[in-house]
Amino acid sequence: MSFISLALDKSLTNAVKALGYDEATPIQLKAIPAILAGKDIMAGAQTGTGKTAAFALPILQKLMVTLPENRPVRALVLTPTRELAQQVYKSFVSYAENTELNIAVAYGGVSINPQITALNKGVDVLVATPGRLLDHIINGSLALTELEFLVFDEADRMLDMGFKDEIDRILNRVPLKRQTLLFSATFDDAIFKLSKNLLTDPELIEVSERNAAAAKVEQILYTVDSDRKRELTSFLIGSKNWKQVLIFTRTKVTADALAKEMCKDGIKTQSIHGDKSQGAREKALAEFKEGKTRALVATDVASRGLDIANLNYVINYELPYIAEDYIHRIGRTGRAGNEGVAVSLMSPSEEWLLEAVEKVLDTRLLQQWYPGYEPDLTKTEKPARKGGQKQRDRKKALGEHSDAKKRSGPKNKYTRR
Ligand SMILES: Nc1ncnc2c1ncn2[C@@H]1O[C@H](COP(=O)(O)OP(=O)(O)OP(=O)(O)O)[C@@H](O)[C@H]1O
Repeated sequence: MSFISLALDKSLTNAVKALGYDEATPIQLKAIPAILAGKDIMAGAQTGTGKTAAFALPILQKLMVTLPENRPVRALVLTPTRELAQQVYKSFVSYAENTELNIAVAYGGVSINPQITALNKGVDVLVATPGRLLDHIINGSLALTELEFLVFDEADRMLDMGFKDEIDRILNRVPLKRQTLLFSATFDDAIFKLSKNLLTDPELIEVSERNAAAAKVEQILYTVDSDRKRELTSFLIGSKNWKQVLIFTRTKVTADALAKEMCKDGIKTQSIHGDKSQGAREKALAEFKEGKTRALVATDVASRGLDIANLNYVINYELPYIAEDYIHRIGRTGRAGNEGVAVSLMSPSEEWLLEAVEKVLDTRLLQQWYPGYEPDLTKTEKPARKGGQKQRDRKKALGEHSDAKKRSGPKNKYTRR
């Protein structure tokens, strides 16, 4: 179905045409009319199916009708990571190319001053991470009193306990009369509960089975002893001549150690996680995108939303503590109709994590052994830490922890509408 049927302004349809979008995706076909009709929505669709344009285009369409003189922020998009904020910002800029609308981005780990300068000039759409957004509110560089649209991208991650304090404080500052949009590829029960307080008479839009993995990603699962995972990772990349591989670990320490070892194996590798400076994070991601590095080892800071063109391979070096993250991690490949391969390396100690992943996916994954890397069944491995990663650690891993202590302000429950 073409974008024409969505009754979008020509300035917007021309912009998406220039980006090579010929047809609207199923989530775009359903979400765009609902948002244009003024509805609050909770929208779920698989990774890589164009959810960003599904909320950006109707918001731009509605905002471009009037341009208030002082240009207050009228649309706010919240994302869980700085890299995703940057990416969503760039998408908005390209979709708004032929309009007069001003778009800005605000995230932590970089100087606040250029962001203040941009905000002072007047901004129609602001994309932000919660921590830096609060800094701007507290500093007085931003008011959200004229807000018309509030979007939670990766809504389940945004509303989880790790971000609860920040979200509570932000909700305290936005008008009750607004349109609220929740988007993600995964929704759990908690988000349905929280959404009740956030959304008014919402429309639930789901274009695939809930929590479905991207259809075009081939999922392969190898059981392998943990002390042989590094060797198998380098062997797979080298022997199969994979050019660009994103590898996920659970911890920052493992990410750094693995990247170092892989470099010794002759595979140019960098790591990205929440303990690196923002400059180092952005450089590592940029060099990976440009093909300057062959492998990028990441914590879940890179599991959500990132759109890396032509990425064909994802390796789960360790299964995630949060089962939903498996869907997001493997969804970095197989995007926009392309095919991808996701290989998970599971040590015998991680079987309980696989069970959780299979429960979320509602499907069993075939356990295989890679020839020459069969696990030593006479060995017993201590189970990977039970009980999951602590909420505090999760936020820390995303790199949103550092400024949090400095902030003050009233706490409240989610504002009821
Ligand atoms: N209608 C379209 N036709 C072709 N490509 C599209 C279309 N809409 C979006 N895309 C492209 O598809 C890719 C994925 O889009 P996007 O990042 O919005 O996916 P997503 O659903 O938000 O994924 P995730 O769940 O991982 O965040 C992007 O490269 C985007 O430019």
